[in-house]
Amino acid sequence: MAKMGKKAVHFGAGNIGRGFVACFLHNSGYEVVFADVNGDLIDTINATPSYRVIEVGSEGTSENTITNYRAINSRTHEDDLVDEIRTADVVTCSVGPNILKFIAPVIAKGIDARADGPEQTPLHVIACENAIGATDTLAGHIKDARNTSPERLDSHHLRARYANSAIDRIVPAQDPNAGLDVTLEKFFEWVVDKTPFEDVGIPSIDGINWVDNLAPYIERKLYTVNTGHATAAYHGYNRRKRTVFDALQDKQIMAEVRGALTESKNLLVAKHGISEDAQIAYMNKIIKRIGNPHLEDAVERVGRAPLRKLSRKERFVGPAAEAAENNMPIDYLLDAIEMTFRFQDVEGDDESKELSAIMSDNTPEDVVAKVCGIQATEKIYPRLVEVVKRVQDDSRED
Ligand SMILES: NC(=O)C1=CN([C@@H]2O[C@H](COP(=O)(O)OP(=O)(O)OC[C@H]3O[C@@H](n4cnc5c(N)ncnc54)[C@H](O)[C@@H]3O)[C@@H](O)[C@H]2O)C=CC1
Ligand SMILES: O=P(O)(O)OC[C@H]1O[C@](O)(CO)[C@@H](O)[C@@H]1O
Repeated sequence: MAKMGKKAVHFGAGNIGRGFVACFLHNSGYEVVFADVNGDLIDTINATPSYRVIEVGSEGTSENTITNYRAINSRTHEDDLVDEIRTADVVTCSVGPNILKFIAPVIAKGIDARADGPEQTPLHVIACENAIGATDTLAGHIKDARNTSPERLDSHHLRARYANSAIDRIVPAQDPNAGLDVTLEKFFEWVVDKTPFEDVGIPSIDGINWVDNLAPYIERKLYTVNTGHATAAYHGYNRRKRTVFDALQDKQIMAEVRGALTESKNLLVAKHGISEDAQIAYMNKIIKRIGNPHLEDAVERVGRAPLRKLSRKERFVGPAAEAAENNMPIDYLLDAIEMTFRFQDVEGDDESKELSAIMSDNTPEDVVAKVCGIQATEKIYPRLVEVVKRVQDDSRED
């Protein structure tokens, strides 16, 4: 039974938004106001008094029913949304890391409209994206002079506080006939840095693991769950597999996934002092999770946005560049990077089309600098250039 009284504004009423974040907020007593730009989705949310979050796995199926929500179109009803943010307790988002700059202006207006005296606790802002420091990125856009007047910055902390998070739950694309219902895996992890909220009160959201130092959690998550999942997806895509489950039935793909995860494990163990045994157990658990036969997870969904996934701080280049600097092996990570560079012109994926144009119009050296953000002085550089050159040569032969 939900407790009542608090309000959260959540940007992005998609899979993670409805299936994970809003579900936890609802179960913790928050009314959830979704902000999205998809008009049909907004109408459906406002016309549907409840939806189900259905957890599936080898242990069976269980359900949560979500109620007490509304939705606002952030494109057409900005003033209403500003008012909701002015009076909210929490703002969360799961829109994709590249969209944060677009949601920042309205959040800035809502924050600016809040009282900054003792009568109102600062708004708690938590971005729930697969990216290191996503809340910091969002805060940077909000505090940009175009969105918040520089004279208001000194007192901004009285109106808003920002905490980074790591969010982990596999939510595949949903059956188009399922309405608002979301089917997802049972496992979840939502870890949030508590330090920015300590003097003003930590929001009570059941299920969050509040920590003092988020860095090891987020790197471990991104460089294990997302590295493994994306490795399976890109190898699977290039071998014409339909789902991640199908991909993992292929022994060679499974060996690539294990290889990439072993290479990232070496780095994580050395860097964060995680025990080797614990990281191997975590790796095995992740391989089991991504191979969940109950989730119909298409390789195209997991591989979506290859330019983001090939960028410097992301799941492949991030661990590979650091491992290379420390003279650790990176052959499997490079294989996965190569498969990602081959994820071009995929139906419905704009970044895969952009990648294809970048590969046609640039030298391998320029691709590595532009896409991966790697400089010629870094140890990984010549190996990445080799990978890009191979993919370009193969495309020219086709
Ligand atoms: N699906 C998953 O398994 C997981 C996803 N994530 C992260 O969560 C984020 C969202 O992923 P999904 O929920 O899978 O994507 P999704 O595509 O299902 O949902 C994204 C939602 O954001 C909305 N949106 C786009 N632009 C917007 C804007 N300017 N203002 C407001 N809403 C906007 C879209 O209309 C859509 O409803 C991504 O950063 C992803 O990396 C993190 C962990 C797991
Ligand atoms: O947009 P991205 O980075 O692929 O995020 C979604 C991914 O996050 C994960 O759910 C892991 O938490 C992956 O399973 C999923 O593919």
